[in-house]
Amino acid sequence: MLRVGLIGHGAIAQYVARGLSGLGATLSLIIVRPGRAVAAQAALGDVICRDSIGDDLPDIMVDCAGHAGLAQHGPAILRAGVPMITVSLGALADAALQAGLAEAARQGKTSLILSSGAIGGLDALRAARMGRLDRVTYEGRKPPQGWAGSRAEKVMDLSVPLDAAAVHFDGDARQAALLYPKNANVAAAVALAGLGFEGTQVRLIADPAAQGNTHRITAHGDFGEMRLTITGQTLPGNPRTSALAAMSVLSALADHRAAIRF
Ligand SMILES: NC(=O)C1=CN([C@@H]2O[C@H](COP(=O)(O)OP(=O)(O)OC[C@H]3O[C@@H](n4cnc5c(N)ncnc54)[C@H](OP(=O)(O)O)[C@@H]3O)[C@@H](O)[C@H]2O)C=CC1
Ligand SMILES: O=C([O-])CC(=O)C(=O)O
Repeated sequence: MLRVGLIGHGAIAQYVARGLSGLGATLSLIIVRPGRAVAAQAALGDVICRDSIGDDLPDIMVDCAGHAGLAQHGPAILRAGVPMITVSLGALADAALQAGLAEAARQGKTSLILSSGAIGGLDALRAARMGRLDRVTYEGRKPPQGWAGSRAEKVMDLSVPLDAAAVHFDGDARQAALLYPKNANVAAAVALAGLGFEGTQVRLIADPAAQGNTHRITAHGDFGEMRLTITGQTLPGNPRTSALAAMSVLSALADHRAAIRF
């Protein structure tokens, strides 16, 4: 039985926790914020809750906590030799954090596994860059409430109904990932799979007509041309987050010990 630990217990973590038994896996640990372990333990029952990795190591950890959770716990987990899946790909736009995580994984002889999250087509981009890849763009479109609490609020008033779709960010993937830690992990995934953080152009849009979170990738290169659109339904626990992001974690866990895998 695969023993899985989670960082965070929000919308993605809860979906993942519910799906573990279907994979023949079990939840052995939840890492919560410092000072919250006792309250979380009382709320979550028989799962061990701690504010650090501790000594009783799970077989694999999943970061479902966002950039701060990955930065805070990732290095120690990897140094301890525990492989870790992360959904917080945008955190890698911080070059020092990326280097620190890579060094910790080398020391622990393990890997940080990047979940595909709310997007697909990353396999095609990774293959396409083996030839000449000229241009990659990513557009993220969500209903206005999907941008609540984000940097979009500095650019527009989300409490006033919008008449039309409005672009609140136009720039490269590094800026997007750093400015929108809860909303631009897909931009980072596209960058990491394709032309890198500076080479990937990003537009983020609040759209009152949006029926879900729509992610669009376009790419051109020696391979030909790619246009990919996913309109994702959000998780009940968080209107920002696509359900596919949580499903991608379960998929990565299902593959973890598979004899035949993508
Ligand atoms: N790759 C992708 O496609 C996607 C990635 N994401 C990323 O996933 C993250 C989580 O998404 P979601 O589950 O919807 O978010 P939620 O806000 O529902 O849950 C976040 C959880 O992480 C916990 N947490 C935050 N910081 C820490 C920390 N330093 N240590 C321990 N726990 C911490 C929170 O605890 P508390 O309740 O105490 O605050 C909460 O339980 C997002 O912030 C985003 O960065 C999201 C969507 C798609
Ligand atoms: O869940 C989504 O639709 C995408 C998202 O928030 C992110 O890229 O961080």
